[in-house]
Amino acid sequence: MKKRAELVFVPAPGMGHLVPMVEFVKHLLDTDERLSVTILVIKPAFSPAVHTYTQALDTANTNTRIRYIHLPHVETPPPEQLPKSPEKLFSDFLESYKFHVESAITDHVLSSSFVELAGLVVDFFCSAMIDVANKFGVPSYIFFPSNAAFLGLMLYLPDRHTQIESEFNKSDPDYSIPSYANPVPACVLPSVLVNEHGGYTSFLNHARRFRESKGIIVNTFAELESYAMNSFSLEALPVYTVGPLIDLIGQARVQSDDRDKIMKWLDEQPPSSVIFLCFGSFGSFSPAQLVEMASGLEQSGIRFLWSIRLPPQKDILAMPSDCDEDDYEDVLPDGFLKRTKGRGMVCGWAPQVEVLAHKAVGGFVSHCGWNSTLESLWFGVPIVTWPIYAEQQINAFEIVRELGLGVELRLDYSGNTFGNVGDSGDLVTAAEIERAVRCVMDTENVVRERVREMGEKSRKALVDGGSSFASLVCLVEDMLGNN
Ligand SMILES: O=c1ccn([C@@H]2O[C@H](COP(=O)(O)OP(=O)(O)O[C@H]3O[C@H](CO)[C@@H](O)[C@H](O)[C@H]3O)[C@@H](O)[C@H]2O)c(=O)[nH]1
Repeated sequence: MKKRAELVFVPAPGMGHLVPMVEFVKHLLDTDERLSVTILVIKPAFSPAVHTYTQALDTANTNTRIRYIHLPHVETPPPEQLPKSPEKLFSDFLESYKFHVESAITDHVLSSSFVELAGLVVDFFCSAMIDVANKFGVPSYIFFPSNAAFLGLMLYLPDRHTQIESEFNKSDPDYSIPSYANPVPACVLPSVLVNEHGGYTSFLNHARRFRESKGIIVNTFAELESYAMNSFSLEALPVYTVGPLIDLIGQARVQSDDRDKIMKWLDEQPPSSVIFLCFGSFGSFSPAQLVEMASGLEQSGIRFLWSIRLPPQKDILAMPSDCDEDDYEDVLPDGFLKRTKGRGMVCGWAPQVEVLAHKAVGGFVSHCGWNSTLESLWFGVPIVTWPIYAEQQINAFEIVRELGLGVELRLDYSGNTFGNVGDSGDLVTAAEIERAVRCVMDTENVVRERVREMGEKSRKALVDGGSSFASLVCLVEDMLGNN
């Protein structure tokens, strides 16, 4: 019997990384039945939602060609020994799993007489796992869950570093970066590239390692980011566009107590009348900012669904937490919930994909995480940009200035760490929020039509004859050694 080609996936344990990777696995297996996949699950040090998601995936898995292996837990150093940069912390944490990844492959894949190890696919934060692939003499591929333009910035880092051996500077004039059509203001660069607490060097090292891989798999589609994709034309490394990778049903498995209440409330609202506010895995705001948001929403008179999460304590490993009813009363202006009763709803973790799919939702105030961006495009819901952390500022810049697919609230708003927002003193005022919300909900707004058209293109990209479908076929050929 001919052995199956087995790919081992190493995801990063964050919803924004894991969900698109699992979705990619499903597309990959649908493309070629000679493939099978083992996903090595790293228990997150930070995110309970990820833990629930992976447990649920595992129990609900009916595909005999996907197998989940949960790796043993690795202790993180005590808080006082942790690096200051969250990105370096995350990269170091993942690198500490190298030994377990190697053992899992030896014990579960190489020991099988039915499969042959064909390669490793690793999240970009796990670039250190390329060493494991090299040890076994198989190719590695980088999985990049963000966009092609940001990938271009990553690939530009090593080239730039040979000329300017230091991090970027926020007071510099605009930068010319090959994957962006317009000059990029320094204020929208990811803070990891600006503040050297080990984060810049860690990203530089990831980017250097990308070129040791056999190709980069990016969660986008050619029609959306044609400029960025063209900027790779001289790049020796193949870049495969396989998106949008959206989990249209699975995320419902992440139980949210509020889910039924939210969906019932949306069912009662008129079409395209509700603005949805949600800020990803780590997005949270200071009490002062929440007051401005509440006032802006109240003054706008527009119906709203608002996912609120409280800032974590000053601990780099802490996550923002969901609120209970009393917490909302404590953090929102006096009487706000009473005055907006019926036309507004607040909740904790939201079933975002289901919400964006609902006909009552007409706009989305988002932190511009790339998955949220692709989900909103898919359902034709225009975004108001409120970036907070990671690469979200440069995503907001791309959405508004490069692609014309969003309404600008802020491009350069920034939280200090993951979700520890508000200390910087940068407050978005109620008036700004009211203006942006009214603007995006205006049915005459040209952005709405552009988003709808791009949403249609996103769906076409994935089906037979579409750009991402074709790219995936090329990738599979490469993985099976037919190129
Ligand atoms: O209340 C919530 C909040 C989030 N989500 C889902 O969680 C995912 C969030 O992903 P994303 O929008 O990409 O944000 P992050 O979780 O913050 O993702 C990280 O990873 C992304 C991909 O690399 C980056 O673009 C982000 O900046 C980075 O913070 C999406 O699928 C959402 O639908 C929910 O379902 N409910």
